[in-house]
Amino acid sequence: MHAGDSAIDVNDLRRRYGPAGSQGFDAVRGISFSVARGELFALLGTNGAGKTSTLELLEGLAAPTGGTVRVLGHEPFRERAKVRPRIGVMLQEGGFPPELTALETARMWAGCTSGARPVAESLELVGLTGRRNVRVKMLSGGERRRLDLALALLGRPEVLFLDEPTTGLDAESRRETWELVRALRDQGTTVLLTTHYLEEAETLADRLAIMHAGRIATSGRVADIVAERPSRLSFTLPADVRPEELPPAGRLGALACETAGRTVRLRTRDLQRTATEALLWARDRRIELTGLDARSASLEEAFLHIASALETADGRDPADPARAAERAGTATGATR
Ligand SMILES: Nc1ncnc2c1ncn2[C@@H]1O[C@H](COP(=O)(O)OP(=O)(O)OP(=O)(O)O)[C@@H](O)[C@H]1O
Repeated sequence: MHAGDSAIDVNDLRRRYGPAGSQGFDAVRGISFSVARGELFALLGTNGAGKTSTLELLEGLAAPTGGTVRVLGHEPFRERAKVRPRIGVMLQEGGFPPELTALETARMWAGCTSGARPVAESLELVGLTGRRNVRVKMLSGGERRRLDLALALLGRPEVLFLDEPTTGLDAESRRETWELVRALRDQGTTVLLTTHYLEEAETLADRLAIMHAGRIATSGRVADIVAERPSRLSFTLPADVRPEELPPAGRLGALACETAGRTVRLRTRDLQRTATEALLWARDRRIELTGLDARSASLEEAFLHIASALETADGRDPADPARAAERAGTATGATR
């Protein structure tokens, strides 16, 4: 990628909370990545990984403690006047005046936005036309998220920052938001989003980075990150067949074989071969395999693997129920 092609360039970026000169807390510990113009990039991470802290630096809401960040070729904090009109920002908490209606809120915002698109168009884009005369305090959490997105779109931004854009939305609204974000990307908007929903990143992102404890643990295209993880095949043997009777894992083209009672789990990089070998073995032995489940590696599996490997490296116990619940919330998008 040529330097001129990138909308966002982040190099060894750092952010420390606390008074200058104090020990403070390092929330972002030297991260680097680039986002090309027209690309959709997702920042994923465990809770407290530093996603919002990073996003705020990209949006120019705070100055970095170290390293550099460029958005559309400018430093977002020092050159805010150049960057702000060209970006759209959807924060985690909108903080709108509760007594104004959705329409009044959008009109007020449009008044501060140069070259704003018509307010009605923005509300229509996010499906809030029918709710335009409802006061903000009466909107549901999901509707407020969509109002926030409508405001971020008012200025027809070249770069759109979305901090957990679909948190609190029901499944249908989430899919509608995905379609909208994808359409914006297809029209050339660069999008950087943070999310707790792996499905969201898997569905939308051209590339993504997984953050943990202020660092990027891995980044790349979803397919490449997933390709590093093995696929799985599992089945249950009949009562009269012992797992030891199975051929060795290597003969089934598998990396490893685990058994629990009569249930067999194989990990493999060649799912088709392993499934074929296992089925041929069963056919030759006239054995019926029940609960047959062949599963390609997923982003969720890759994420859980990275999170638990890093926690082990941190000296934290990945089996700790609180940590496991936290990871599961991150991985499956359970409401927080
Ligand atoms: N103003 C602040 N002062 C001190 N520490 C902070 C402050 N804001 C955030 N932190 C800490 O910095 C770390 C990163 O927080 P951040 O909100 O960036 O993470 P995140 O990845 O967005 O998390 P989540 O997914 O839970 O929203 C956390 O440990 C958090 O407690």
